[in-house]
Amino acid sequence: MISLRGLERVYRLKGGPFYALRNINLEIAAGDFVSIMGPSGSGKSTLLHALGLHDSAWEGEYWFDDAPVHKLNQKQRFALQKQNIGFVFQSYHLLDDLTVYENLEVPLSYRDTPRKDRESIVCDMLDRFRIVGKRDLYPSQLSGGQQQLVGIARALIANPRIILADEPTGNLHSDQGAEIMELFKKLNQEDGVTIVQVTHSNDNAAYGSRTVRLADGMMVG
Ligand SMILES: Nc1ncnc2c1ncn2[C@@H]1O[C@H](COP(=O)(O)OP(=O)(O)OP(=O)(O)O)[C@@H](O)[C@H]1O
Repeated sequence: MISLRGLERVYRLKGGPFYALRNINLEIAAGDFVSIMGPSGSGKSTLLHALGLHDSAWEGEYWFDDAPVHKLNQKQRFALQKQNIGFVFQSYHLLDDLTVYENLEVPLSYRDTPRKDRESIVCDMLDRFRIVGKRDLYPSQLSGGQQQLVGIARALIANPRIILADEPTGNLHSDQGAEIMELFKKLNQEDGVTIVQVTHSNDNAAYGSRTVRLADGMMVG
C-alpha cells in the first residue's frame, strides 16, 4: 500500500543540515498494524506527518498504491489524503467553532457523502463512542479525554483505508485507552483497515503486528 524509498526530511539550520529522517525505507502492506517507537526527538511524528501528507518538504520516493506521491502536486496529494487517510493526532485539533456533531460531519462532506446519509452516520458514531449527550457542545466544553474520543470518531467516520495515530490514547484513562486499542484491533482484523500508530507504550505496541524503531531519524529495527 505504502512504500517509502530513501525518504529524508532535512531542516537546513544555521549550524548545518539536520536530518529529522534519514534514508527511510519502509513498506506498509494493506492490513498491517504498525507501531512506530523510539526515543523523544527520534523522528516518529515527522514520519507520521510525511506518511499523512501533512508535510511535503521531504525528499526521496513515496509510493501510495501505484501513485508516485513524490511526483504529485499539492492538490493531487490532498485528494489522495482525503480519500484514504484518517488521522488521530493530539495536535490535530477539533474545529473550535463547530459542535461535536458538526466536527464529525466534516470528513463526510470531504468525501462527498450525500447530505441525507450524513445524519445517520454521525448518529451511529456518537452512539458507538457514547457521546450522544455531547452532540451539540463545542470542543471547549469537553474534557481532554472526550475531545480525544471525538477526534478518533472523526478519524473513523469516513471509513479511511489507513489510520495514522499519534499517541492515540495519550489523553485517556487506561480503561478508555484499552477500549480505543481494542477498537483499532477490531478495525484492523475485521475491516482490514491499515493502522500506523506512534506510541511510547509497549502495551499499545502489543496490539500491533510489528514495530518500526527509530533513533536519530534512522530506522534501527
Ligand atoms: N521546524 C523544525 N526545525 C528544526 N528541527 C525540527 C523542526 N521540527 C522538528 N525538528 C526536529 O526533528 C526531530 C524529530 O522530531 P519529532 O517530533 O519527529 O520527534 P518524535 O520522535 O516524534 O519525538 P516525541 O516522542 O518527543 O514526540 C527533533 O529533533 C526536532 O527537534
